[in-house]
Amino acid sequence: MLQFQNFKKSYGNYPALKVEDLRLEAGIYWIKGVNGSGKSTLLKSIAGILAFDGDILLADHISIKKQPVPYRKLVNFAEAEPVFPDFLTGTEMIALFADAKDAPTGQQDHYIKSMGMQSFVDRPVGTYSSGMMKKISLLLAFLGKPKLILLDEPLITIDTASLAILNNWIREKHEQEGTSFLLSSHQILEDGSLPVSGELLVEDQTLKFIS
Ligand SMILES: Nc1ncnc2c1ncn2[C@@H]1O[C@H](COP(=O)(O)OP(=O)(O)OP(=O)(O)O)[C@@H](O)[C@H]1O
Repeated sequence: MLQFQNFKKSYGNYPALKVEDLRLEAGIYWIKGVNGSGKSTLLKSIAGILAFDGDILLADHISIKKQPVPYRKLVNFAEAEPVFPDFLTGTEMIALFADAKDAPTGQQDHYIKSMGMQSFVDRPVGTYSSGMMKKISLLLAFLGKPKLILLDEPLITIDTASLAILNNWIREKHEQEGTSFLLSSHQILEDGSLPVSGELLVEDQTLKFIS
């Protein structure tokens, strides 16, 4: 599903993360690591937001460097602390993302309804609470038909009921469309509610498959 080839990310002189050669099969993975270990650096690099040396391939042949447009249509990302233009409404953000990701018409309706977002989705995002903002950003990451969804700290700021709904979204997308997930979190859910394939550890400026 995902392959790193001589991946190296530095911030100036600081060598933040290096992954020489690692191949991940399709599945759902938790990414672990202490504060500052490089989890967000890893996810932003895979999402195509940060420049880096080397290459990342999706499905064995779609290179983030050589086929950036098809790659980006197939890899979706929700940031740990999302920031959107204050004046746009949730509905307008959804329309923008749905267009960019070639989402099927009306795909968002299921997500809006199941997470109870009808009451605020038409308001400008500048008026949202942090939990509302998180829910919109999670919804945006599910639009289209991605092969891979990256969720950076998806559990922060959402309430317990929404957490169970997010688990359902992940399970559905994985089972029905074969979408893989990389989830970073400090509060790993060990309750068996997700069919997790493995855990990855970011440590000593590298990424290791641990189970
Ligand atoms: N824009 C930047 N410029 C310089 N250094 C950075 C930048 N972004 C991150 N770093 C450094 O890279 C390292 C990894 O940071 P990163 O944000 O990826 O860690 P993290 O594992 O996501 O941390 P946390 O769990 O605290 O969110 C840290 O040492 C951090 O200081």
